[in-house]
Amino acid sequence: MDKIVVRGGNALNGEIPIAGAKNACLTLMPAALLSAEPLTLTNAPRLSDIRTMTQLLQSLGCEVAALQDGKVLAMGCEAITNEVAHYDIVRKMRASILVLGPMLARMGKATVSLPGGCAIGARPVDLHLKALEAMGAKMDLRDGYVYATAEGGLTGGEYEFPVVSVGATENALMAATLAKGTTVLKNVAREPEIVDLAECLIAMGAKITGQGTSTITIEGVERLHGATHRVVTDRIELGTYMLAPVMTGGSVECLGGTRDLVGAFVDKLEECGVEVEETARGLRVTRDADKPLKPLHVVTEPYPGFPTDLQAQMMAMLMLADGESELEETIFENRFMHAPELQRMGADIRVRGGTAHVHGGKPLRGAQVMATDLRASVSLILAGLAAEGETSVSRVYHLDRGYEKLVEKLSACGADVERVSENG
Ligand SMILES: CC(=O)N[C@H]1[C@@H](OP(=O)(O)OP(=O)(O)OC[C@H]2O[C@@H](n3ccc(=O)[nH]c3=O)[C@H](O)[C@@H]2O)O[C@H](CO)[C@@H](O)[C@@H]1O
Ligand SMILES: C=C(OP(=O)(O)O)C(=O)O
Repeated sequence: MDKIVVRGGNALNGEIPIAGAKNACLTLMPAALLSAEPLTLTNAPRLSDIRTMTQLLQSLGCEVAALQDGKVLAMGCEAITNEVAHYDIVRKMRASILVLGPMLARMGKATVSLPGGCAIGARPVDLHLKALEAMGAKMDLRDGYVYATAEGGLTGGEYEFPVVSVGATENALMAATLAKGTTVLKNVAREPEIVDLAECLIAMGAKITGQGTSTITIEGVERLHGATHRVVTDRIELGTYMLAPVMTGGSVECLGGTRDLVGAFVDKLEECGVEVEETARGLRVTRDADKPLKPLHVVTEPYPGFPTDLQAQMMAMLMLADGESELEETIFENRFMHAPELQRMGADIRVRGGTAHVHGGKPLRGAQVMATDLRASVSLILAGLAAEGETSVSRVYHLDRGYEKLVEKLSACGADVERVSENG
């Protein structure tokens, strides 16, 4: 197994290209199941999660070709030849549940393994099922699988989500495109990935209004056709690399970034004294390493609030702030696993319930640390950039789920970072 070794202390200067969004691509790919005609995605990120979704779609009978070194995904689902999404693939990635809505809409039946919990929390899928039930689907849960049926097809319905769920909104939105009649989804997620999905579905012939607001209305159509769609910029990769020069001092331009993708996050950076400038090509972040960072109070919320997927990275930054910061995690109940690892590097962090208190300003020293989940692992890399000496991060397969060419991108700006085989 590989590990990433970071030797801290170098200021970062330069530019970093930001990839297409993992979390958009993982919902755009299942949309290919909705049509017999091809769906092509450009600006796809090259990540292990995308390869897992590729395998899942292929197991259902789709053709998926990764062109131009993986940046273009050409998908064709003339017929779904297998109605079962098996545990062996689904267990690797929770986003696999996103095939349920499209399969059900296209075939009137689908059997999908329950994805189970994961390190960051229990993550149930009850809302995905309830929204589909509101469109007439029958759900039977047995042997760890969801057996979903909609004899005669789905019918339009109304559903108000009791809590905002990104994945459940996506599943319901995709399913409703082929339902008979009109579906109204209330209290839906407003994430840029939802808007991106809606735009792709519209390009395929779907009739959707309200994406990006709390209510989405979908008028079902008989069939969807082929389309080509560009995957939206990854706002979480963007936020992560925006923090790199903050950790070390320096100035980095994140190419393809826009303020509207990361508004709440940029507000917090500015509040603590970091300079963020919109340029013609992206967002430039500049920090004078001698200027102290102010502590912050951050609460994670659904979009447009501060994203939970940037909470771990923000914690790494707040270790450098002058005083006590508070990070409240309201989305997932177990998303502070990076805290004990960051403590191994000298951080003073106390977690009480859903709140982490970060006492900034303690000297950071390199250490051997372990990645526990995707965003936790990148927070350790960010901390390593600021720490004295060498940090080695093991279990980097977590990182490969969400960050393509991480070593290359950071090295190009002057970081001393390499990937080494754990055996040698
Ligand atoms: C592939 C993908 O896009 N993943 C993102 C997606 O995950 P995901 O779509 O799984 O997250 P949700 O928005 O659904 O989860 C939000 C909250 O709702 C709860 N919930 C969700 C569904 C459900 O049926 N029942 C229920 O109770 C969850 O446990 C959680 O507490 O949004 C999360 C929140 O922004 C991000 O951290 C993930 O990176
Ligand atoms: C939690 C994440 O992904 P997933 O929902 O696929 O686990 C993430 O992208 O940070």
